[in-house]
This record gives sequence, C-alpha cells and structure tokens, in this order.
Amino acid sequence: MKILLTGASGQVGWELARSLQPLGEVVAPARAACDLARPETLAALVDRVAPQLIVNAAAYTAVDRAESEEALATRVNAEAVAELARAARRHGALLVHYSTDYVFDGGKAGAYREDDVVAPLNAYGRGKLAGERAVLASGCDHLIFRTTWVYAARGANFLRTMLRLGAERETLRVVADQVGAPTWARNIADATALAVAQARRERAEGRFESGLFHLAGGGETSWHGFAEAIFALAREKLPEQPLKVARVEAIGSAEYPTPAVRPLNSRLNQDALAARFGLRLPPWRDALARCIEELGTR
Ligand SMILES: NC(=O)C1=CN([C@@H]2O[C@H](COP(=O)(O)OP(=O)(O)OC[C@H]3O[C@@H](n4cnc5c(N)ncnc54)[C@H](OP(=O)(O)O)[C@@H]3O)[C@@H](O)[C@H]2O)C=CC1
Ligand SMILES: Cc1cn([C@H]2C[C@H](O)[C@@H](COP(=O)(O)OP(=O)(O)O[C@H]3O[C@@H](C)C(=O)[C@@H](O)[C@H]3O)O2)c(=O)[nH]c1=O
Ligand SMILES: [Mg+2]
Repeated sequence: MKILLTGASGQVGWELARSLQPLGEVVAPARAACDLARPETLAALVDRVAPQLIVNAAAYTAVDRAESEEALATRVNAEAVAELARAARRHGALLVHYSTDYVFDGGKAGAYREDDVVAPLNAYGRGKLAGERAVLASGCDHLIFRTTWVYAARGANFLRTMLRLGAERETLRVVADQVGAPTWARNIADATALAVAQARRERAEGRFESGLFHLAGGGETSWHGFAEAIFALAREKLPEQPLKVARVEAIGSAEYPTPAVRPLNSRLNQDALAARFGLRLPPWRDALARCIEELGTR
C-alpha cells in the first residue's frame, strides 16, 4: 500500500511515520512540497504519488495566533483538507484526518459523544470544524479522529512548555477549570495504524463504513492537574532535569487571559472507537509516565 503522510514533522505526524511503516510505503513530503497554505497545489501532488491511503497530520495548530490569522488557519485546516479529500475520492484512497475537542463549546455536563452539537468558541475550532465537514462533503472513504490535549517528547506542546517554565520559575500559575485528557501523540499514531489495518480488510471485503471517532487519553484532569503530574513524574524519572518550580498555583481561566477562548469541558467519550475497532487509549497518567521516561533516555 502506498501512503501519503502530511505533517510528518509534527507531534502526531512524527509518530505516524513510524507507526504506518508496517502498512506500506510511507511518502512524507517536506512542507515545501506539500504546502496546505496553497490548497490549489495539492491535487497534482496526490496525482503524482497516487496513494491508496492519505493520512493528514498537518494542521495549523497555533490556537491563539489563529484569532488574528483566521483566513490562513482556515485555508490550512479546511480548504486544503477539502482538496485532499476530493483527491482521495478521485483515487479511491482512504483518508485519515484529525480534528479537535475545540469544535465543542465545553458547555456539556458529561463527556462529548461524536454526534453531540458542535459550537466552536474560537477561530481554530471553526476552521477545524469546516475541515471535518469538507471531508464529509467530498464523499471519500474516511476516518476522522477527534483528539485533544496532544503532547509528545518533541514538538510544541504543554509538556515541553511546563518543563521549560519549571526550570525557570519557582511559581507557575495554571488553569484548573478546563478539564480534559492529555493524549500522547504516540498512542494516537499506534491507534491510527491499527484502525487503518482493520479498515483495509473491511474495504477489501466491501464492508467499510466511513466515520468520525473520538480518540483521547483515558480518564480526565485539568491543565493544572496535568502540570502537577508532569512535575511529579519528572522529579521521579528525570533526576537530571533542572526543576526550580516549587508551587503550581491553581487559577481560573479568567485569571489567564488569552486571545482565543477555550472550552471548559474537553472530555471526549471513547465508546465508539472501542466498539468499532476494539481500541481504547490507556489512562493519561500511564502514557505520560512512559513519555517522560523516554525523555530521560535522550
Ligand atoms: N496539538 C494538539 O493539542 C491537538 C491537535 N489536534 C489535531 O491533531 C492533528 C495533529 O496535530 P499535532 O501533531 O499536534 O500538530 P503540530 O503542530 O505538532 O504539527 C503540525 C504539522 O503540520 C505542519 N504544517 C503546518 N502548516 C502547514 C502547511 N501550511 N503546509 C504543510 N504542513 C503544515 C507542520 O509543519 P512544520 O513542522 O513545518 O511547522 C507540522 O508538521 C492536527 O489535525 C491537529 O489539529 C487535535 C487536538 C489537539
Ligand atoms: C503555559 C501556560 C498555559 N496555561 C493554560 C492556557 C490553556 O488554557 C492551557 C493549555 O495551554 P496551551 O497553549 O497548550 O493550549 P492550546 O494550545 O489551546 O491546546 C490546544 O491545542 C489545540 C491544537 C487543540 O486542538 C486542543 O485540543 C488543545 O490541545 O493552559 C496556563 O494556565 N498557565 C501557563 O503557564
Ligand atoms: Mg498550543
């Protein structure tokens, strides 16, 4: 199977480049050769590669910057996605695409199910929602995974931000009223590969059905709880890590003003993924422990 992977330098894309290897030949063009800010160039790229599977891990993920760059964010997260999806349809390829908890407004009391009402609060969320809709509208075979609070040993993420700030400051202030589940990029990539393997069998047997699935770490916490776990695990597993931080103050979102409004509830119900693919990500703290252990081996 020939696989076109976008965003291979990102958190999820980096892990996918490894997880997808056993499934076929992974073609992962550099950004210059696959620029989602230029959607009009993508059909020719897909024609040239002629993949059976397209995995789109590229995205505009700067949530606050998107408020002042909504057109660019939407071009990358929706218009380019529409082009990739139409090209997948033309080639009879399966498209795997990722979306976000930020399509929701966070007002629900429990964990969000796939068919719950969407109502993004920010520009990034609006663009990602438009991306989901573009995939649906294209009529291509697809799997959309809505994930959340992604971190990895590399890339720009909350884990790495906390380790950096924790080395610089004695006190940090972190919001405690936004709840969700940290999700390790490696778990996303491995679950994607397993789901794709099943989808490939289903397609060969003519019984594949496209769908959208929530894919997030198990359990829940707040950003504050995530930060405390990061420092506890780093103290335990990274003796070399310089950590000055002595206190992580729990604050409300109002005390940490940002250009983009974030949902207070990011919890994603995992049952649909388990029912369809028999997959469930581990408790978020277990995954975080493994990721942090790995940081110590570098
Ligand atoms: N990060 C998170 O917390 C969450 C992410 N998601 C979704 O998961 C998916 C993967 O995200 P994640 O791995 O965290 O993202 P990252 O920000 O870590 O990586 C984004 C990737 O997209 C690439 N990219 C950005 N702009 C363009 C462009 N114009 N053309 C081509 N490539 C581009 C980046 O390239 P370069 O390295 O050159 O910048 C990078 O490879 C995305 O769909 C995202 O929306 C969903 C929920 C949470
Ligand atoms: C650095 C820092 C952040 N925060 C808050 C801000 C925010 O509410 C929360 C997390 O900060 P971030 O900038 O990592 O959040 P953000 O970039 O919004 O993370 C989101 O990224 C996109 C791509 C998604 O799809 C979402 O699922 C989510 O992971 O922590 C503090 O309270 N104190 C701090 O010192
Ligand atoms: Mg961010």
